[in-house]
Amino acid sequence: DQRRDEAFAAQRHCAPPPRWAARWPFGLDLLVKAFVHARRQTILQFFLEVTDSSGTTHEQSLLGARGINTMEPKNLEAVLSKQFEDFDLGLRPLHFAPLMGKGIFTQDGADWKHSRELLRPQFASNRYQNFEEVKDCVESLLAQIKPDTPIDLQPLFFRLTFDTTTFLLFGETMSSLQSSTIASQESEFARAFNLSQEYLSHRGRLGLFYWLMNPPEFRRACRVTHRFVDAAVQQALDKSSATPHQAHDEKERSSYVFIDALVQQTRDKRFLRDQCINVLLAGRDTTACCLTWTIRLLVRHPHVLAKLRAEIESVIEVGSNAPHPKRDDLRKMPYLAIVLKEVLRLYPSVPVNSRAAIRTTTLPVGGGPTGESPILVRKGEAVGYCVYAMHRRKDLYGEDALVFRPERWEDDKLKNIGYGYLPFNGGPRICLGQEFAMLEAGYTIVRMLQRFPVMHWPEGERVEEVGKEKQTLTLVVASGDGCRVVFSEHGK
Ligand code: HEM
Repeated sequence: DQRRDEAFAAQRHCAPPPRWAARWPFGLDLLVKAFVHARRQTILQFFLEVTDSSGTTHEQSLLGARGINTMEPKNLEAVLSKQFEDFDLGLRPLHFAPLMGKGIFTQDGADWKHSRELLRPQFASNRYQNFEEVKDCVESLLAQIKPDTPIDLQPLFFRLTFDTTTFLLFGETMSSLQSSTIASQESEFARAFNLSQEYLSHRGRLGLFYWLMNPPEFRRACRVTHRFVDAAVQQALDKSSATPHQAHDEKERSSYVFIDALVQQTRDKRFLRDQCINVLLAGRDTTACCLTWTIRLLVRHPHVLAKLRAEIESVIEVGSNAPHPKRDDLRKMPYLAIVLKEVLRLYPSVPVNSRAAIRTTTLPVGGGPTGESPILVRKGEAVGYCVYAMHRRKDLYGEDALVFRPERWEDDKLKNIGYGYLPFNGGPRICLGQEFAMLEAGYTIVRMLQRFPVMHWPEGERVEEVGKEKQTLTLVVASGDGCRVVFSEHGK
């Protein structure tokens, strides 16, 4: 095999990339460092350090497994799009199995295609119900904000996106599905779902040794999450046997509920649970983190906040009686769009990701002394990429790459950034919920700024440089210090 690989590499003029700067055998020093950083809630700072010391494309060798890490747009375009057929999700299905089973996030090949086709109709742009539901959920969130009182928005954002995603899945929010006991059940669910994801990310870092990380606490958290989703699945099954295949009215006929489409295919409870958990994970945490970082950045950058508020005022009104924005109003807010774009540059919700080669192949750049030669990736090797680090590259974004400056997207300078900007991934597995997520996030931010003319951080709040704050990394990056703000109804 080795000789065949060498011939393959020579034929394609491959040259090896630099090795990462590990000092102990098996890369153990870096693994230990990663765990220390994770405990301090600064794991992404560690990834930045590795990129700085080892280069934007380097070879890693962790616990005996060789792989490539790359933060190079050309290479990512190859992995995710041009050479899509050469790669799959690698060990992810095994790492994620106890919580997620088999769903769109953990499948490859024909199974993945099938899941994607089932889900796609949910996001067709004419599905207005999705937007109507977001509106109601945002009003419930606003109702929980007491003026002039510090509030941590991060858990509220998770609740909001939990409700909107369960609406996509089940045609109703989980709160209305389980109205009487929702308060206690949801927090138990949220705790379990968050904890089990933390374990998934630890398992991911252990690579082939993922099975070492399977303590009772993790198994319990998975069970609680499953119980919760199973109850909603059972309700959909009961409903569908009561009214098989028939939509009740016009409104229902024009809507598409994911679970109903699934129930037409199978009544296998395990299959239904897995598919639903996968979408719940995709939709809840990503958008909640985007909202959290948006508000954190806005309160720390008052000039951006003021400019955004001025745009909202010029398109619709602000104030407690202002009309609620329609989709068309949001489309007329270009500054809002680039604020969100810039937030997802600095805090891409899925900051670290990877694929694995299913056959021996090459990546276009990163090898040899100039870094311009192709590099060999052997069958089974992982290609890791940290979008968070790539989005902070000064050679791609300029000297002020670490600064929150939405205006950088205004001129043409970044128009060829291509795979150098990758918050939603690219190629055939590009995020299905992108449009929905931006609508949801945009609407939520506009309603908050309309409703409250003043927003600032509470007294005693830590205000660090962008990127130096505490972060919690599961599959997504959330704020380790929450999102504490104070809203006021009257201007200062
Ligand atoms: C700001 C919000 C969001 C961000 C930044 C985001 C980002 C991403 C990323 C990076 C992936 C690729 C994962 C991978 O292949 O490894 C992805 C996939 C996906 N996203 Fe999103 N997402 C967001 C919101 C949503 C929402 C609201 C939904 C649906 C409710 C959603 C549904 C999906 C699905 C189903 C996939 C899997 C696609 C596939 O593998 O074919 N996303 N998203």
